Amino acid sequence: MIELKNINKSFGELDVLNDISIQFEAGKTNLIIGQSGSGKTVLLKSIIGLHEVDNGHIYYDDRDFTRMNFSEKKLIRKEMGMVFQGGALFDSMTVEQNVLFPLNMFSDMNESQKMERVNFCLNRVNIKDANHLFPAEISGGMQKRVAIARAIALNPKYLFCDEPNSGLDPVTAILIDNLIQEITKEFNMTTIINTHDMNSVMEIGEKIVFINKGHKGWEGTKDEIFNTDNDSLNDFVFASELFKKIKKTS
Ligand SMILES: Nc1ncnc2c1ncn2[C@@H]1O[C@H](COP(=O)(O)OP(=O)(O)OP(=O)(O)O)[C@@H](O)[C@H]1O
Repeated sequence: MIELKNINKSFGELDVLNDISIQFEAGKTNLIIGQSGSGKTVLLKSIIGLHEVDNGHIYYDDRDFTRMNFSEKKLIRKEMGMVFQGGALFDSMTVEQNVLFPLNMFSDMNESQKMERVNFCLNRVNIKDANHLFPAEISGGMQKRVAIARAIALNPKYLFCDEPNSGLDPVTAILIDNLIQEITKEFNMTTIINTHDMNSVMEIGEKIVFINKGHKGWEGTKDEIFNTDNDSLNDFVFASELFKKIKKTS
């Protein structure tokens, strides 16, 4: 579980996150939704320590991340996997080298153990016979799969995904969403996903947090999202084409 207590973050005069408290649950796909500019990316970067929060606490299974020194934070980072927007694979490395990278950096496995792990992870995301291809030689959906394989290489307890299906066609996007949900359950990870995509909310949103202008606007499940009387959330949800159609037919 990851717990945020009263997080604030500003850049100069701009207050981006205001008094945010959330519990993200283990074994679940926790989704952060909200309009562009609402603060989702700053929130995700704060949780993983790329931004230092001004005040408040971030707990990783009762370990207070905000109070840790550099080397303690480094240990927790080994327990984190990340899938960045656009996949963010290293273009000059092959598929295999991309997945090998975190193992070379952070594990003390020998060469054959590392290769075994690389192949296990690639196999888990259904990538076959592509070890020696470069990212430019594979499809966008495959690139996301490789990014997920790289993210789980170190067997993380926590998985962070920033818009993991951006730029994908709707069918591939659903496959990637489902893959993230499956591995979340399989490895009992606490997964946090930033998304604009209401399809993702309906497909894999077990816990949903709505960020509205830097505040926690709402939290609940995908079933509750239909019946909320929160005006800002309704404006956000029913601006999506999918939900406009659902509303019309209900
Ligand atoms: N490093 C930074 N320095 C100053 N302001 C920043 C910085 N990073 C983000 N901001 C500001 O914080 C606000 C929230 O940005 P953020 O990127 O978190 O939004 P978002 O909800 O992720 O949007 P999107 O969905 O478009 O990615 C914006 O006003 C943005 O300009």
